[in-house]
Amino acid sequence: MLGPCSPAQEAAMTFSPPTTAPLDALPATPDYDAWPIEVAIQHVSHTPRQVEVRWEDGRVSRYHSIWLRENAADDSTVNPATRERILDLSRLGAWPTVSEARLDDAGALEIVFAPEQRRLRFHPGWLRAHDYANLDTPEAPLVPTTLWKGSERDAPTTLDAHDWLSADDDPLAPDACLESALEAVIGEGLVRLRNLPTDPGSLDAIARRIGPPRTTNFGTLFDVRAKPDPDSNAYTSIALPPHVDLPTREYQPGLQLLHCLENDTVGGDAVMMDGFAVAEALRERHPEHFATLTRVRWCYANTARTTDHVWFDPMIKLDANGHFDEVRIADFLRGPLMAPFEDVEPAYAALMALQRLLREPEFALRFSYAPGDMVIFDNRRLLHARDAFDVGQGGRRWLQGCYLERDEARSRLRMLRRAHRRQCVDALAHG
Ligand SMILES: C[N+](C)(C)CCCC[C@H](N)C(=O)O
Ligand SMILES: O=C(O)CCC(=O)C(=O)O
Repeated sequence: MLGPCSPAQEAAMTFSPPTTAPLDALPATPDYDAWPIEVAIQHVSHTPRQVEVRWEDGRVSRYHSIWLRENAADDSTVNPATRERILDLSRLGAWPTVSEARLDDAGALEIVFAPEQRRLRFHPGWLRAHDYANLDTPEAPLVPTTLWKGSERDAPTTLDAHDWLSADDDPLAPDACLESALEAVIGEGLVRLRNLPTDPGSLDAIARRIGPPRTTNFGTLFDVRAKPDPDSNAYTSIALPPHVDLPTREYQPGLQLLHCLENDTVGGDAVMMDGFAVAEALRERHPEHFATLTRVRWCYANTARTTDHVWFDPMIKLDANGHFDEVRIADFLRGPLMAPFEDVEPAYAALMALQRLLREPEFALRFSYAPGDMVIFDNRRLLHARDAFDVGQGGRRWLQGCYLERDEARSRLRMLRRAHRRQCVDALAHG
């Protein structure tokens, strides 16, 4: 019945709810989320600048007074209509300290803050979920990144999406297919959906199940098919080498959707690879080349007849925690390298080491598109390529594509998880 709850939530439901107070006796939370009370507070103690909460399972959490004051959910801290903060800490007059802290009858943490002498209450489920003193990893990822090699799998993670467009559009309605799709896109960088409609333009509604598409000079939806007077190699029938799209922009699109409407040509297989796995192999085999590609800024340029996009960035980018953030690989969109003189030879040596890796068959995953198939992939992580195809025999190949941002996928997945938490809260409330 409530499969989506965590084991602790399941346990909380199977056994007695940790608080018997009615749900509406609990304080608000500073967000729109629902926080099941998996474990109740057993004991509270404090010093002026810290509150210690002991939970019934023995865990001890500590919170700073200033952190608690800023994260209160009352009307002086948060605008109840928007749930955005209105408190300016620097206007409190002094560092907020705790003059009283106790466990109240509803099972919530109640604190009196000086110098305001303001009494504020904290929801135990919210507090437990924001237990920063006991973090394993700061900013735990929504879905852990799994690197993969094409040689280790037969196909992309594939889902039957015949219901995709008939699903409930209430953002709090559960949607198992959408959830699995987003988890695959965020964790593996790629998912394939099958059995979607093949109506031209249906991609717009398909994409909006996740979020609004990002429009570029190629339009909101673009047609990938051989056409006269192409403004992109994608719009011919020639092979395309592994690449990301729009590395010529300061901010490369996070996700790309390619939706197959027609395909009865010979050739034209999709070839995809995990750019993070390739970068990891470069780091292991040639650390000096890896270091060079994370440092030297290449030029990416698309000087078309009516647009002129140019951007300089390293080919491999790590985030503040040293994890892969993006790759920027598209040989046909590189402009002239404009680097310090002494960087030029090391940069090209590193580039060629990467190019050799890209040709190694172990990374590539090859598959063909059937009408009604769609791939969603992380365009700042995966490299996509395609074989040449033959349009000479009257065959047709027509994909429609669009871009979305990674933010949309993450927000949508958080909403689906919020829906699960709300179900758990409701189940607890109704026994
Ligand atoms: C044509 N399509 C939209 C599929 C891809 C565009 C590829 C890259 C583009 N010329 C650039 O400016 O980076
Ligand atoms: O035709 C394909 O399979 C891929 C097209 C492509 O690489 C692109 O649109 O960027």
